[in-house]
Amino acid sequence: MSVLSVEGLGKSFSGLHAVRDVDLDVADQEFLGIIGPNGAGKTTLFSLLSGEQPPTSGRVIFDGTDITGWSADRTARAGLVRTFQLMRPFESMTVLENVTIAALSVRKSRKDARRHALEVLDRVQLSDQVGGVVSTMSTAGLKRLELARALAMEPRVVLLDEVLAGLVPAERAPMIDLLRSLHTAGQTVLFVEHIMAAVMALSERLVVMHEGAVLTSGDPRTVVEDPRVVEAYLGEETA
Ligand SMILES: Nc1ncnc2c1ncn2[C@@H]1O[C@H](COP(=O)(O)OP(=O)(O)OP(=O)(O)O)[C@@H](O)[C@H]1O
Repeated sequence: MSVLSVEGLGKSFSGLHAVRDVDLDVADQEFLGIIGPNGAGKTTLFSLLSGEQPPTSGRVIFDGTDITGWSADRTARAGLVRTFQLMRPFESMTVLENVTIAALSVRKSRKDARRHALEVLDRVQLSDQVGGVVSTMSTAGLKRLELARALAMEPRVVLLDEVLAGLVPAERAPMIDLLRSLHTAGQTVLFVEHIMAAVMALSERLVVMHEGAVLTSGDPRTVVEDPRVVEAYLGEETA
């Protein structure tokens, strides 16, 4: 059964069709990769799903409810939560405070939220940095923190926007392992990623976007060999 359905979703910016007529069904516990060349509309699609931006056309059905036009806060509280490519932690706060604030959306007391935040930080292997101030963290630490803040909200579906970007190759394998553990735990995930090793290691199904539209989707190995996909990427550097 679909936990998330997108019907005819579109977004125009003064005539530019950043996202056009996208249909998508995401199954419960699916790990779905979204790829496409620069400017294909991937981040805009996430913004439409998460309520950061209203669509120009189409509908988003989440867990049986039409959430089209809901604010980002309301969407996140309903269980559809995203991370950002350009991360947005509270710089002057500690790692634990950042995750506790996110956890407060699903826990009534500060004490419960703090306990839940500590559990999530353990899951993302940041337990040794709970008291650290965010402004001094490495990119790899910040990526885990961004993930922790999303997971602390106990999302039914999490949208991960380039969680491997900026990591050096040695840091990628542990992050891929961490994402795989989310999958094993039954978390439904949509992720946008340019690093193809991660895309191929993690995706159960792959959606390719090009010029705002879905070019094709299906089994990852079949999809990446599709001549239309190869052509869409011509002239792009792939990681
Ligand atoms: N707020 C905006 N105003 C005008 N144009 C926008 C806006 N946001 C995105 N666009 C345009 O929409 C198109 C899709 O952009 P988007 O960032 O969604 O692509 P993307 O696939 O995420 O790209 P990348 O892989 O480089 O992050 C691009 O042409 C972009 O310039």
